[in-house]
Amino acid sequence: MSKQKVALEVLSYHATAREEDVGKLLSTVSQTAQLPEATKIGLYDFRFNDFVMSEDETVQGAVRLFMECDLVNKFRVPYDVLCRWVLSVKKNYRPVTYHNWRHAFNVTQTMFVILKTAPFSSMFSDVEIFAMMTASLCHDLDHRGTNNAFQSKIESPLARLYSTSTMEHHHFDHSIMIMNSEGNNIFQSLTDEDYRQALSILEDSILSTDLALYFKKRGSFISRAQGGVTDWTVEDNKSLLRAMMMTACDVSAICKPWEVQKKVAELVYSEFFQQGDIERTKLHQKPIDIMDREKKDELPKMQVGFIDSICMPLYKVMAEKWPSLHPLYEGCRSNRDHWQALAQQK
Ligand SMILES: CCCOc1ccc(S(=O)(=O)N2CCN(C)CC2)cc1-c1nc(CC)cc(=O)[nH]1
Ligand SMILES: [Zn+2]
Repeated sequence: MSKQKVALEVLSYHATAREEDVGKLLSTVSQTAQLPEATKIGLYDFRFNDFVMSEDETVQGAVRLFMECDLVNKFRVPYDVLCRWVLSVKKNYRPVTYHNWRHAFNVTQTMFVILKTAPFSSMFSDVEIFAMMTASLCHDLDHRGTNNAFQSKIESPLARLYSTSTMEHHHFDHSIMIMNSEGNNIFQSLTDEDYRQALSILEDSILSTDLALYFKKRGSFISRAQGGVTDWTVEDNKSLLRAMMMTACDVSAICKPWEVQKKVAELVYSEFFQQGDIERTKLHQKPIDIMDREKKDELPKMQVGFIDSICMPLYKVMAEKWPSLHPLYEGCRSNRDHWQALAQQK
């Protein structure tokens, strides 16, 4: 077998939901409003906190998000297919410390609030909304808790298959494999044209969560947004906006109430430190600072750096352009104050 074939064999292992779990979910939450009321569990709120939810409740919440977008009716998605697909997606997130199912669920919930907020609700077609919600839930599928640099360091089959945006190409691949599995194709009823467009947006959106691509694109987004571009429905502008929205959702834990942000940051640095430990003990390499548990004291300063270099520039421009996104900017600014205070304490 060719190298590629072997790599694909190795990588194509994925598990889909067990039918008894699908049956349980279907019976717990039939298609009526028995699903947790979206507003009750705060699905319409940028301050949403999943820590208070059980695993089952996060699954019901994810199904609820897709129901609230009326995608089941608009795209004739059989309800059991939606439930099976959500369970299969959850099953294909590994139990790593941060890049796990709950991170994917949180990113999708933030995408949901943005898409439900004016003027976004009228800027995107139903197919785009369907594809962006799907991309959000799938964007980190089968993450191993290690970054792209680590994949190439260990010359993993993934790095041999995809030399750039290694993990992001795998996340997209994995989402297609799940969708092509029996009873898991939520796009099954789309017209050929809609299906082609949905897959193209799914791929671009998942790939755009590679921060390396975000840095490349952010410049033109900011200059267009500040340069007075008004027509964001032009395809070139819209695909740029979709990419920026994916990053805004991917890092949106930085905007959450301080108690939530603090807990998420602990998950982030524990996962980073686990990679650093492997690099030190197995690869005999010194990890970069953010993955070096011996540099734990510098974390608040690093978070301020993360906020200033990655988060604030994006939320600032988006909130200036679309004031309804101001809660994201405000949440991020407030957390910067908390991290700055901790950084000065040392
Ligand atoms: C909380 C532990 C410290 O966390 C960080 C430290 C430094 C930086 S960084 O901006 O300097 N930078 C990012 C790009 N990397 C390639 C190099 C390092 C980011 C984070 C961080 N990342 C995420 C997203 C996973 C979430 C989060 O809360 N914090
Ligand atoms: Zn992510």
